[in-house]
Amino acid sequence: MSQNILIAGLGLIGGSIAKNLTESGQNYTIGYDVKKKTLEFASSNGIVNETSTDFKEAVQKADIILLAAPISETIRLMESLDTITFTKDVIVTDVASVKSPIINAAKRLTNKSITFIGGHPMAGSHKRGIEAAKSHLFENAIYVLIPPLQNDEGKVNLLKEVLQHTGSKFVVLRPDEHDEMTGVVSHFPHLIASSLVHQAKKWQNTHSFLPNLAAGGFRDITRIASSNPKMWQDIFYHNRDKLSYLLGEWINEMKDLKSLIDKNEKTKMITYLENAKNYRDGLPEKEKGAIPSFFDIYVDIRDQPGALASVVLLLANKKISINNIQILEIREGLTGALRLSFSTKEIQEASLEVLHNHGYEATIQD
Ligand SMILES: NC(=O)c1ccc[n+]([C@@H]2O[C@H](COP(=O)([O-])OP(=O)(O)OC[C@H]3O[C@@H](n4cnc5c(N)ncnc54)[C@H](O)[C@@H]3O)[C@@H](O)[C@H]2O)c1
Ligand SMILES: O=C(O)C(=O)C[C@]1(C(=O)O)C=C[C@@H](O)C=C1
Repeated sequence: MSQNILIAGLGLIGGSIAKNLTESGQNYTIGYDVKKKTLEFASSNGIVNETSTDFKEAVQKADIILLAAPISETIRLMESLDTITFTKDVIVTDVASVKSPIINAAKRLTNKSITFIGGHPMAGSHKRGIEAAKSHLFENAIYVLIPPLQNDEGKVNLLKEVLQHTGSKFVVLRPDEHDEMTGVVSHFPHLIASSLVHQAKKWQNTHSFLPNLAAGGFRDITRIASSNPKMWQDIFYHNRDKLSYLLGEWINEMKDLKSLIDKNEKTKMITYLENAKNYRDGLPEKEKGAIPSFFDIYVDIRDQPGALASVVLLLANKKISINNIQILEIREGLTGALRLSFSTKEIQEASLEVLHNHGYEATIQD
């Protein structure tokens, strides 16, 4: 049965879910946001079926309310929902990156019309706002659900049914284990990425040429340092106990590493790097999740005008769409590598064939 879904917070995540659910045509979507411009964008781009500037009025039309605001704002919205007299029962869910504070807020709800189901789609981007929303953002991504306190399988199944068009894979976790795991594979890496950027910025005072040497490796590991600072401060604050513990653990590990470097412990260092490589290589690559996976190919192209355009045009002529392009290293007058990312293995293989047929040196690397 078609549901009325209110999405409160139409940024990257709320906008992406709204876009997906509206495209599916199976349910009716209503968008609410504190920013008028966001609502105008959502309306003029057909991201929702209807927009509202009045939260309390909009919730009365909804069967399902999806809160997609920053964590602190999500808690405030939950508190506001608790004071509303509903004309029917509603499912309320959220997308916040830290779950314990949200489930603690759910425990404080006294409104009998509300069934609260925690949620967290494990995909995203360093971009923010509705302009960056993509309807396929959660395809194959893990979507964590925290069932309601008064376990209600029927309502959890209804929510899964509504969200299934996103292409996510649902898993049920407890809030604490969720926060510990996302602490390790999502929140803590953000701290480290920002700290690496600070280190580079500091050393630029000594070597002004330094940014020019920041090639693929530095850019790969620090991409997420370009994320929304306010959102990440909110995440760090709400998961501060786990992050403080992880930082302590990391500082000790760095001390051990320093000792391996200072004493030139060659064998131990190789083992350390090998263990990391084996674990990283063994991560589930063909799914999005903590580590998004792409189906990449590497193409050698010459540094000459139009070289990049020729590759893109060849693939476009075959109606192949590229998810991401990165120029890894092209030096004047020499060949260099281009990394093209595709969404499936089939498209990756088809692209490889097209490029080989036109004389390009292209490879798939593990
Ligand atoms: N960005 C990611 O990679 C990612 C991934 C998964 C989950 N999340 C979670 O999703 C939530 C939203 O993050 P985002 O990346 O979409 O941020 P965003 O900044 O792109 O969007 C947030 C939106 O919420 C709106 N908003 C703020 N306060 C509001 C309120 N009181 N009522 C209604 N709308 C309000 C803002 O105007 C904005 O449009 C956060 O809780 C975050 O933890 C983020
Ligand atoms: O891909 C990114 O840029 C993200 O930061 C996405 C990411 C992550 O850390 O993997 C960030 C926060 C979320 O709660 C879930 C996903």
